Amino acid sequence: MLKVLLNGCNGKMGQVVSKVAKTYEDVTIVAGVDLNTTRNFDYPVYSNPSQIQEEFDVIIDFSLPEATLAILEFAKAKKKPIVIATTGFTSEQKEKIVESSKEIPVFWSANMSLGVNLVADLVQKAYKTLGSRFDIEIVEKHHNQKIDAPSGTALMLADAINEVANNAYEYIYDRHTRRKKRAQNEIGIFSVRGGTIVGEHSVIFAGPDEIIEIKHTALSKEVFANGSIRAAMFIKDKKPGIYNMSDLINSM
Ligand SMILES: NC(=O)C1=CN([C@@H]2O[C@H](COP(=O)(O)OP(=O)(O)OC[C@H]3O[C@@H](n4cnc5c(N)ncnc54)[C@H](OP(=O)(O)O)[C@@H]3O)[C@@H](O)[C@H]2O)C=CC1
Ligand SMILES: O=C(O)C1=N[C@H](C(=O)O)C[C@H](O)C1
Repeated sequence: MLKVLLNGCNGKMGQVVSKVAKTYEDVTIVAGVDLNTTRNFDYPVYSNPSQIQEEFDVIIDFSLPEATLAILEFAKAKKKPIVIATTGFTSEQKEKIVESSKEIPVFWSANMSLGVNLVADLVQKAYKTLGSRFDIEIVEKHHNQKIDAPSGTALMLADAINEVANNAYEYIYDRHTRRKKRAQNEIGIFSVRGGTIVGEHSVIFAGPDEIIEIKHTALSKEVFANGSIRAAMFIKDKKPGIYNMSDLINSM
């Protein structure tokens, strides 16, 4: 039985992970951490990791950057693996996560769906084929409760392109403050927020007289919850290091 500690258990994703975990015979959530501990949970919930008494194998984190950093310290102290799904980190926070992976296994992905990982491969292939003759723009759409912008996935896809482009691209967020033509070395990134949109990402390659659009649409939060549970199973017995969806998919 895989024993999970769920950080951010009262959030939108935390609640979906709690529900989805029940469909796995060999997974159980033994405790949660969140600011609000008053709701009725199937497991004990604490406002501070230091209060946790339960034994656990792995942490799943869908919270806020500051809360992730706090649970990361706890994970290191307990020498336990962690699955980080939270987005919106600063560069300094990202460095701390990378540094922590020298001590514990860290599964880190801004998007826990299998499909977005394929999109990352496809945009790299598109860049290699189309090269710099096509302008690249990314549009992401999410629900009206999302705090961070752009989405972690939009940045992940831009980074995937930059990885095969020798970091040639600069990211431009919205264009309303710029009254000039776009430069060739830009990736424009745009965020739409509204209603209950679960998550859409379009990478547009616009060239002379033709456009290629590579798009992923998440239809439910369950897709992310299932991915995070699979990630927890995958990382349980791994050595310290950084792991992502590619590692998980390659192991399947
Ligand atoms: N990688 C992926 O596939 C996905 C990633 N995400 C990311 O996951 C994160 C959470 O998303 P979502 O569930 O929609 O957001 P929510 O705001 O609904 O959930 C975050 C939860 O964390 C709680 N929280 C705040 N501070 C702490 C703390 N110190 N310790 C523990 N919990 C705390 C919040 O409490 P309170 O509301 O009281 O502040 C809230 O209950 C976001 O960064 C989002 O982008 C989301 C979906 C998929
Ligand atoms: O906040 C969300 O909901 C989501 N966040 C992730 C992100 O920022 O990329 C992943 C997914 O798109 C849903």
